[in-house]
Amino acid sequence: MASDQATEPEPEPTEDSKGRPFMSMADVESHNTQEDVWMVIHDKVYNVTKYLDDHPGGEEVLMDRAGQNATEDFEDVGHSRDARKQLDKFEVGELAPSERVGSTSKGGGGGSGEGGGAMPLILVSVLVAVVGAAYFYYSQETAAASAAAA
Ligand code: HEM
Repeated sequence: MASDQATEPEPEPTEDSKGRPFMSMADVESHNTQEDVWMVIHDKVYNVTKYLDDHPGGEEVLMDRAGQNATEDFEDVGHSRDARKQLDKFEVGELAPSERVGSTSKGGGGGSGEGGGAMPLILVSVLVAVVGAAYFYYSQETAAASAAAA
């Protein structure tokens, strides 16, 4: 009659936020033919079969990622907001939490945040070089002048 209810483990969720059973990468991988194409983008599963003909980037790039995780490719292209909105139409499910690969970061396109910071550094270097050269010539001339005066 001891109360041991405190140790009861949380049940693993088996459904996504829309009540659909979670999917695995194995589920996605089996849909990799021209007649049946699924892919994963940001841990959601999309059936893009009907979009092959309409995709502005062409059918080939989609087929290249058929049955796979296409998150990186999707982000690398820098798809527009409109393109992202279209994704919803093709969503068929979500990957189970254990199947996710941590690719949920939004925004993508990382890597080139710098660029603006380098310019002042170049200007300072040029300035130092010019002042150094001017000092060098000045000291040469004064040395020559004092030698001539002697
Ligand atoms: C269901 C998923 C996808 C949707 C809804 C979608 C939608 C679009 C749309 C609307 C465009 C026109 C440009 C824009 O609005 O950004 C586009 C262009 C493009 N997409 Fe996708 N796309 C998807 C997946 C992919 C994937 C997985 C790849 C790469 C493997 C890809 C590669 C491209 C390329 C190369 C272009 C052409 C970019 C250009 O010419 O400037 N797309 N896509």
